[in-house]
Amino acid sequence: MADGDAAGGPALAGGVGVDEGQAAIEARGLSVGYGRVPVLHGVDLTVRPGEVVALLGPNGAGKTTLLRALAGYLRPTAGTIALFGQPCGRMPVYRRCRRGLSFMGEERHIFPGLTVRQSLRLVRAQEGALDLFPALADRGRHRGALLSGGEQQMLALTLALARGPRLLLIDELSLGLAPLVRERLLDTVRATADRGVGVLLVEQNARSVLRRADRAYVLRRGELVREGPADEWLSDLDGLASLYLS
Ligand SMILES: Nc1ncnc2c1ncn2[C@@H]1O[C@H](COP(=O)(O)OP(=O)(O)OP(=O)(O)O)[C@@H](O)[C@H]1O
Repeated sequence: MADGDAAGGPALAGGVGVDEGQAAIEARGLSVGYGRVPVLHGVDLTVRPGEVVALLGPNGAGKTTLLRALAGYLRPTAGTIALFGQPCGRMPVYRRCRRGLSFMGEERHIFPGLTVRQSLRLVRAQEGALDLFPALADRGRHRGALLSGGEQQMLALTLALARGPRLLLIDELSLGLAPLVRERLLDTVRATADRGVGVLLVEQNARSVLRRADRAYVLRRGELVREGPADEWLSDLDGLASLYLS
């Protein structure tokens, strides 16, 4: 196991050991709904190890629904999902987690009654896990519930990384947080991908996420309407905005 590194924080607990040619997750023709109400229509999406993929789109487009379906919380009505090459459409959430998937939903994934240090012990975080966010290191004896929103999200990301994921699905990492905290969190996400983890990220601030992403998909009314390299999207933010509005 590697030691912690200054740029990206502590090494991943479970090691990565990824076949670079294989997708971390691949959805083909994925359709998902709530009851009889369809939301996603035939979505094709791939995230490879080591890349940050942004999932963009207007409110109600189906971004959260897509992440929850990939994580195993919603069962597709059609299509396939493969996790590191293995079909997982009917695989329960806990087995996807065992295969290296980690999902950070919109709610903060922390232990509100435990202190920061107790939380890290619970997930058997490596020594040095708190080096990732110096602001959090100062709060080691504080209970999760009493942390600021930004500190809670730093803790949630630290806990997620301590489990040694190979694929991270993240919904609204920085919602409501100060710009500086958002930038720090997104830098950590980028550094995590640079160590081999695949990342699929829903984020309202398109410019911030595109600066760290390799590729982006735009979802509108349950359909992926465009996909492309992040730097192309960055140089055409007006075009991106028009996709949101049309
Ligand atoms: N639990 C649910 N039951 C029924 N319909 C739902 C449920 N959750 C979401 N929806 C509907 O599914 C559609 C897509 O919602 P979803 O939250 O996936 O979109 P989103 O792109 O993540 O939106 P936002 O950016 O506002 O978070 C919306 O029409 C929403 O009303």
